[in-house]
Amino acid sequence: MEDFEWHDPLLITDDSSLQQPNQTHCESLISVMELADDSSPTKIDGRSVLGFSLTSPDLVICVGSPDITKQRFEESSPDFFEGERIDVSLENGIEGSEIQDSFKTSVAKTEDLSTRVSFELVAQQPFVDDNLRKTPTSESRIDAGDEQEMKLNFLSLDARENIFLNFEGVELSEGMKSTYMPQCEILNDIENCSIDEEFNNLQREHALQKKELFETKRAVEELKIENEHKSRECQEAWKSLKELQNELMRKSMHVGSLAFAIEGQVKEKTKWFSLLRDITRKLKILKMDQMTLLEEASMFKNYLVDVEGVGTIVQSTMNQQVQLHEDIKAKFLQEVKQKKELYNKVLELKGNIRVFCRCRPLNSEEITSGATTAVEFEGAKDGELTVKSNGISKKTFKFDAVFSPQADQVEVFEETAPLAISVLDGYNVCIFAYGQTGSGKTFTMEGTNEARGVNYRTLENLFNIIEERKNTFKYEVSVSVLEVYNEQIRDLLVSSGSSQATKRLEIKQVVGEGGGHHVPGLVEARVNNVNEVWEVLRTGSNGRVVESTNANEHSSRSHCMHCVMVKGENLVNGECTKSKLWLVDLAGSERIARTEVQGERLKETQNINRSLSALGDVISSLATKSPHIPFRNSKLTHLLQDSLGGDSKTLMFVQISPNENDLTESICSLNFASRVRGIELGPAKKQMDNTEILKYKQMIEKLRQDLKSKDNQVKKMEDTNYGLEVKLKERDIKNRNLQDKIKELESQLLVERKLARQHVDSRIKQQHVDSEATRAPLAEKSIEGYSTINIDSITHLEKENNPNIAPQHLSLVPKQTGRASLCPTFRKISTATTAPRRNSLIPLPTSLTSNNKSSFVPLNPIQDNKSTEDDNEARVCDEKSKMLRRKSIQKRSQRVGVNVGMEKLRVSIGGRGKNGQRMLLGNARRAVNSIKNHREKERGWNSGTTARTL
Ligand SMILES: Nc1ncnc2c1ncn2[C@@H]1O[C@H](COP(=O)(O)OP(=O)(O)OP(=O)(O)O)[C@@H](O)[C@H]1O
Repeated sequence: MEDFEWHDPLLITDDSSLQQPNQTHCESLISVMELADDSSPTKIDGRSVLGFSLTSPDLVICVGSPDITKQRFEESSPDFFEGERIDVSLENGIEGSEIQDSFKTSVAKTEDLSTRVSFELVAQQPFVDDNLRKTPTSESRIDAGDEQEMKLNFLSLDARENIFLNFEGVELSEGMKSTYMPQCEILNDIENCSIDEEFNNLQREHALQKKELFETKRAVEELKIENEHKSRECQEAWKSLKELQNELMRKSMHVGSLAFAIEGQVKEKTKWFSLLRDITRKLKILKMDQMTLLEEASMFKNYLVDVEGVGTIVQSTMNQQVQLHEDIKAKFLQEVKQKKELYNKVLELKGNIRVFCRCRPLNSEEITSGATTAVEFEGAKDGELTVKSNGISKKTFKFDAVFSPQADQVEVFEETAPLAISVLDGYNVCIFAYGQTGSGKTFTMEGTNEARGVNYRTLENLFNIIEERKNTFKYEVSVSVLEVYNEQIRDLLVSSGSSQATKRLEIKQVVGEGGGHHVPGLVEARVNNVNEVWEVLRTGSNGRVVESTNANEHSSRSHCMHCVMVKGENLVNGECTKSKLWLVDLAGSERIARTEVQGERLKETQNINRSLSALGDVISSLATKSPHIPFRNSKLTHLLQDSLGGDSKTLMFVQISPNENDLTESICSLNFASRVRGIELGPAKKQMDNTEILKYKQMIEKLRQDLKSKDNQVKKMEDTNYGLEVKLKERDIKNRNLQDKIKELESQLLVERKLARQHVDSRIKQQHVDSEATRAPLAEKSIEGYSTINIDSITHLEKENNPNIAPQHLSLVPKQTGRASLCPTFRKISTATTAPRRNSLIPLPTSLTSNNKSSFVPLNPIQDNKSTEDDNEARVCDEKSKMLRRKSIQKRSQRVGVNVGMEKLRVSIGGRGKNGQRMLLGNARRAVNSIKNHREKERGWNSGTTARTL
C-alpha cells in the first residue's frame, strides 16, 4: 500500500436500478459512495469518490449523472484529466448514464519524476462467507490506464451501513428490494454475533492502520520533499545543460566563423598561388620566347654574316664571271666582226652587185621546131658564156656565175644563199631576175612545187639560220607581196574582192635617220616558219597578173616583188638590225614589134619596158657614179631604191633563152647585165636599228633600279637587325623587372603566411582559454548515461600546435575535465595519425615538392607596355582581390549567422589537425559532415589534412 497513491478519482454507481436517476437520487448515491476518509490520498476535495453498482459486481465510473460534471473532476483532480482521453461508460447500461460527454483526461507524463502507480485494496478481515464473497458486489475491477488495477474484495461495514441507511430514503425498486434486502438481513445476523469482537479488532486494526498511514504519509511527505529537491536539482542541471548548450553553440558559431575566415584566407592563398602559377607559366613562356628570339637573333646574325660572306663571294664570282663573259663576248664579237668583215670583204671582192646568168633549156616546142642553141657554156665554170650565131662564136660574156640549162635550182641557190644571208646580218639585199619573156625568170625566182626557186629557198634558209642563231639572236620576219602593174602598186596579199585591194598604194620615205622607203598600208605577213612562208608565197603568186603571150603561155605582165623584212636583235650585245630583202621577178622584156601586141597588151608592154628602162638608167647612173640616181622614174626603181644603192647588196639573175631565134633579145639582156655587173656599189652599210640604243639605255636603267632595290633590301635588313637587338634589350629589362617583382611577391607571401599562421594560432588559443574560463561548474558532475567528456580534443589541440611533442609525452598531459556533452548521439570523430603534419595553413599542391618550391614565383601579369602600366595593373589586381576577400568573408559570416538551429547546427572546433574534429548535433550530423568534407575538398587541402578531418 505504500507504493501507490491515489491519483485517479473513481466514481462507482449502479446502473441497473437507476433507470432514470434524478438529481436527488444521484446526489444521494454519490454522497453514499463518497468515502470520507482522511487517510485516503484521494484528490477530489480530500475525499475518495468510490462506488459500486447495485446490480453488478463491476465497479464503474458514473458519468451519466448531470451532477457529476466534468468540471468537478477537472477542478478536483487536474492531473487525472491531463493526458490521454479516457472514455468511461456504464457497463450494464444505466439509462441516462451513457457517455454524453467525453472526458479528455491527461495522464501525467512526467516520465522522469512521476511514478506510475497501481494499487489494490485488500480487505482487512473478511467478514463474509465465500458465497457472499462471490457475490457480484464483492469484487469490482477498475481499469485506469495500463498499470492501474484495483480490486475491491471487501466493503467495510460502515460503508454497507451507510449504503443501506442511505437507501432508506430512496424509493427502491421491487427488484432491488428482493435482491438486497435478504442479504442485508443475513449480514445483520452475522454481525450481531461477532460485531463487538470484530469491532474491537477493527478499531485496533484501524488504529494500527492509522498509525501506519500516518507513517506512510510522513514517508510520502519526506519522499515528496526529496522529490522536490531532486526536481530542483534536475531543473538546475537542466538549466546548466541549457547554458552549456548555448555556450557550446556560441563557441561553435565562433569557431565556425574562424573556420570560414581561415577558409577564405586559404582560398585567397589558393587564388594567389594560381595567379603565381599563371605568372610563372607566362614567365616561362616569355623566357622560352626570349630564348627563341635570342636563338633567332643569333641565327639571323650568323645568317647575315653568312649572307654577307656569300654575297661577297657571289659578287666576286659574278664579277669574275661578268669579266669572263665580257672577255668572251668581246672575243666573240670580235670574231663575229672579223668574220663579217671577212665575209663582206669576200662579197666586196665579189662585188656588192653581182650578176648571175642562167639559161633555160629548150622547151619541147623549140625542140620540135628544130631550134638550135646559140649559147655555149664551155666557160660556164669561170662565169663565161659565149653567144654563137650560125655556128660561129660571136661574143663572150663574163658574169659572176653562169648556169647552163642543166643547172638545177639547188645549184643556183647555193650561189645565191651567201648574199641572201646578209639580210640577217642587217644588210639590205635585192635579188631580181631580168630577161626576156619566157626565159625562165619566174622559174628561177618562184620555181615549181617540185623545184622551188630562190624565194622559197632563201626564206627557208633564213629560218634555218634563225634557228641556228636563236641563242644569240632574235629575229622577226614578215613578208609583203606586191606587184607593179602599169606603174601601179598592188598588194597581192589582199584578196581582190576587198576594199583594200582597190586602195591606191604609194611609196613613202621614212622620216628619220634611216630614211628608208616603205609603202603605207601594205600587208606585212608575219611568218614564223617555212610553211607560213610557202602559204604567203602561194597567195601572192595566185594574185599576180598573168597573161598568155606568143613567147610564154603564162607570161607575167607585172613586176612581182617580195619584200622580206627582218628585225634582228643580238642577244649578246643587244644590237638590233632592221633590213629588207627584195626578191623581184621582173616582167619580161620583149620587143613590141616582134610580139605585135596591141591595145591593153601594148600598154602593159610599154609600161614594162619603161620601168625596165628606168631600172637600166638607175643602174647606168650607179655605174657612172652619177650624182643623181633616177630611182623615182618608175615605181620599180623607186621601191628598190634602198636595195640598189651603195649601202646594199644586189644580185641580178639575167635569164636568157638558148634558142637561136631569141639571140637578139639574149644579147640585149646580156649586155644589160654586163653593164650592171660593171657597177661598183662600194662597201655595203649595215642597217642598224635605232631602238638598239634605247634598249641599251633601258638595260642601264634596269640595272640601276636593281642596284637601288638591293641597296634598299640591305638597308631594311640592317634596320630589322637593329630592331631585333632593341627588342632583345627591352625583353632583358622586362625579365629583370619581373624577377624583382617575383622576389618581392615571394617575400610578401612569406610575411602573409606568418601572419595568417599567427592569427589562426592566437584565435585557437583564445578560444581554448575562453572555453576553459566559461566552463559551467555543474558540468563537472557527470550525469550518468548522458555525458561524454571530450578531453582528446584538448590533447589534440596541444599536439597540433606542438607537432614535436612525442606521443608518450601526450599521455602525460593531464586530461582536462569539464567539457561535457549531454547529447547521447555524440561520438568522437577519430583522427588520422598517419597523415603528415605541417605548420602552415597554406594549401600545398599535391605535386609540389620541396625541391621545386622556388618555381612558385609570384608575378604580376606581364604586359608589353611600360613598367608603370604593369605596376598600375598590379595595384588594380590587388584592390580587386581585397574586395573579393571582403565580400567572401561577409557572405560566410551571413551563412554562419543563419545556421544556428539545433537541426542544422554544426560544431566545428578548429580547422587544423586533430583539433579540427567536428562534433555534430542532432540529425544534421551526416549532412553537415558531407558538406564539410565537400568544402574541405574545395579548399584543396592535402590528403593528410583531409584524412585528419575525416
Ligand atoms: N631552167 C629551166 N629549166 C626547165 N624549164 C625552164 C627553165 N627555165 C624556164 N623554164 C620553163 O620555161 C617556161 C617559161 O618560163 P618562165 O615562165 O619562168 O619565163 P618568164 O621569163 O617568167 O616569162 P614571163 O616573163 O613571160 O613571165 C616555163 O614553162 C618554165 O617551166
